[in-house]
Amino acid sequence: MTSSSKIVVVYHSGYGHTQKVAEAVAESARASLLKIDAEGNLPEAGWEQLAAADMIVFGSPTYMGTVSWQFKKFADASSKPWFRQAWKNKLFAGFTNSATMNGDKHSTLHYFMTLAMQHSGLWVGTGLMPNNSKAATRDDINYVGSFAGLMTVSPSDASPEEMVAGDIATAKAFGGRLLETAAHFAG
Ligand SMILES: Cc1cc2nc3c(=O)[nH]c(=O)nc-3n(C[C@H](O)[C@H](O)[C@H](O)COP(=O)(O)O)c2cc1C
Repeated sequence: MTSSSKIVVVYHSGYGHTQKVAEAVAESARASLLKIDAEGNLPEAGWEQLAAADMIVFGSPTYMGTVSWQFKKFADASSKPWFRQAWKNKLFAGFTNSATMNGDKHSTLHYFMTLAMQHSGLWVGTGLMPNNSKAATRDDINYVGSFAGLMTVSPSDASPEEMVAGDIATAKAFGGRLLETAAHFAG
């Protein structure tokens, strides 16, 4: 990545699990973290940070088969830059965490993709092959097996500290993919 490329991870997390994923993605993508708060608002200067980004990465837990209401409030508020198509041709990507292995996570990723398309952005998937052999384990990279965006799973009774190591490693691999993609388009 050129030093001028800016990646911003904008995410909501109700109970801290998605936050762990956001931190792992941001670490390897060398991205800034922008947290949507419990009221669905960004911190001061958040919108300016997004305006200056080369890549915007969306993150939300999957609640009732889609993004949290706080993330949706942020998405609706993004109608302001949408009117001016201010995010046109930025790169976009996304991730979601939920309790069930499937849990309708793809609906959440699909919502992120739709939002990115409304902003006339360019979507970046995981670029990670799934680990789906008989020998594969939960600790393998992309065991959950998503191309559209990062999917991670935390059992309903697991604390954020108990995130599966393979999922955190997958989040880091995904972040690396985002860093490389940003460099490719910057370069
Ligand atoms: C209101 C609500 C709805 C949920 N809906 C789903 C769902 O549709 N699918 C699923 O697999 N898990 C669902 N879950 C479980 C969460 O996705 C899971 O606990 C996740 O780790 C929460 O992430 P967070 O700690 O970042 O908020 C739901 C949890 C809540 C509180």
